[in-house]
Amino acid sequence: EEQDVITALVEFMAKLSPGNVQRDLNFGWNDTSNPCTDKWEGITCDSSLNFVKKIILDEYNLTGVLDAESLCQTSTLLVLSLVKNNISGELGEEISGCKNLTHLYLSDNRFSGPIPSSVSELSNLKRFNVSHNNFTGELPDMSKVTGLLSYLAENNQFIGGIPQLEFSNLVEFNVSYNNLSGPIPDVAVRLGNSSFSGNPGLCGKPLSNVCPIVSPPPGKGTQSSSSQFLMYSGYAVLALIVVLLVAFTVVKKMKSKNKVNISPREVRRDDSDATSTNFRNDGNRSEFSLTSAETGSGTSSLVVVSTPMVNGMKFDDLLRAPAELLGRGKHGNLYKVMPNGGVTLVVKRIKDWPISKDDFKKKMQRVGQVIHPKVLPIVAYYCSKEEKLLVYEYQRNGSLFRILHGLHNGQMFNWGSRLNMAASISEALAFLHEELGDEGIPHGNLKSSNIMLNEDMEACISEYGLMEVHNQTKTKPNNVKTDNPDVAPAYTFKDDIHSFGEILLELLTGQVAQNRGPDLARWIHSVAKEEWMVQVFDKSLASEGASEERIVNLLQVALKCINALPDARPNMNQIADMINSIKEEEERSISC
Ligand SMILES: Nc1ncnc2c1ncn2[C@@H]1O[C@H](COP(=O)(O)OP(=O)(O)OP(=O)(O)O)[C@@H](O)[C@H]1O
Repeated sequence: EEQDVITALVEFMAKLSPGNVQRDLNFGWNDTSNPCTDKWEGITCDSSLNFVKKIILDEYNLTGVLDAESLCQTSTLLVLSLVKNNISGELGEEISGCKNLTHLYLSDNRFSGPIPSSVSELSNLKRFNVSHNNFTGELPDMSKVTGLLSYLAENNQFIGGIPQLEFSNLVEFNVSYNNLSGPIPDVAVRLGNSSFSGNPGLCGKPLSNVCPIVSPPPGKGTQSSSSQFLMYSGYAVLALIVVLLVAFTVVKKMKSKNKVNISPREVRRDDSDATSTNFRNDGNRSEFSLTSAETGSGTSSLVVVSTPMVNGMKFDDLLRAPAELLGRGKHGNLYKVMPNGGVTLVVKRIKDWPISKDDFKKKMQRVGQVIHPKVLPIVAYYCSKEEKLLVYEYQRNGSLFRILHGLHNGQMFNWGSRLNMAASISEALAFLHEELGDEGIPHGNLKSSNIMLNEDMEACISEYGLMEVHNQTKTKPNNVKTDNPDVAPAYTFKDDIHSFGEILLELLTGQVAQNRGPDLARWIHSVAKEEWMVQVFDKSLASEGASEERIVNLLQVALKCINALPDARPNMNQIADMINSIKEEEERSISC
């Protein structure tokens, strides 16, 4: 079998280099030698010299065609780079046989014809560069290649529209100077003008030519009046349908807006015995009661945990205030509530939490005692049979997710801020895990959208204590299963550490880690193994000249956190220490 691979590789080179151009003796690429042990030119093998990993033949004056069928007999191939040669002809559909390919560089050649759709089967591909060739046809749809980082196809003769891609994950994208047409997808706007220029048919941001508003095709002079009548009545019916649809949507929105206003009536439905509203202030802890205080039966109240923020505010003020839906999260909807003249709040309306009123109250009291500058405190909570509300102060600087992914006024997020952010979160988590002793409960839903930025742009962990946990201790193994099938798996401290590792990766790479944690980690591992580490990191870090050594040190911490074996992950105190020493080194280097 090994000999078959060698024969196929020799065949591949024969087609690339027709006429048997004389190469020097060390060139290899012949039937009588071995690509790994005899070190064929341009070939890199694994460390035990068992199989071929890379073929890099840039600027070798290759003039033939690419025989993908022969090449892909080497199924172990990760990297193919044939940049700056004179290779012509088409890229064969057999390229999909190179299943493990992570890097495909064919730029600066004379390739022609369409790119075969089979390239979309190269599911491990990270970098795809076919720029500066004569490729025609449509751009390949790589939407299923989820780990793709580069998509470079500029200076060809591609036609058609921009394909669907995971634009938020792409580090490089360029399709300029082709014959593309149609609108640029909204998600691609952040990529900038130079990614799209030189395509007269493309329109929409970031280009300056606005997309034309699609209008009905003009009637032809030869059309009979009856067909014109049919056409116009068709438009009229269409317009009527549109009007009806709009009216329907508006009515629906108004209905749901009513729901957004967390109306007192709605809440009181659960409390038929509610007859009065009182505000009792008891030092630090105040209670807003919706119950019949006189009868004292069936208490159900909004408990204000931290008074200064909502001092003097009536529960009714909160309930009647205009509200705006911020998101529909895993635990329920989140509303921004703006009480008249008061501080802006957010209210989380928790759905389907099978917890008794008493247990909820106990839990919130426990969470209310967790006071740390980097943990967003609960301002108040409310609990009735069907309704559980949590109130926080609105954070106008948004979340770490927003700032990392450029949704925060395009503000840049430099290395120093990222390192500080990592240190702050680790410090707060160490407090939650270690300092609270037996009171400590895991967060259970750590992610960048739950890290808020306070007034001073410092990290603040939100939604602590919301996740359901089942009487666990710090030593329990990961994802403890309970005998009760209705009970969700418990979250452990080690799960929090894994999630923190994903946040570190998100800080380092600028890639959305959420929902693709294991994939992202696998990707980092594979690139780290390839010793192409620098390519992993958010390119804005490289451009600001951040220290590669400290970036790599932080990556090492992240990799420890995402270790597949929960017990092998360090604890939060150890992690906070590691990050603090990286931070100290950074500070020392700045002061030197
Ligand atoms: N206190 C706050 N102030 C301002 N924005 C907030 C606050 N809390 C959350 N947000 C933002 O509101 C949006 C919606 O939050 P929500 O909690 O519904 O979504 P989520 O974090 O994706 O879901 P979940 O936490 O339930 O899994 C997110 O962008 C989040 O960052």
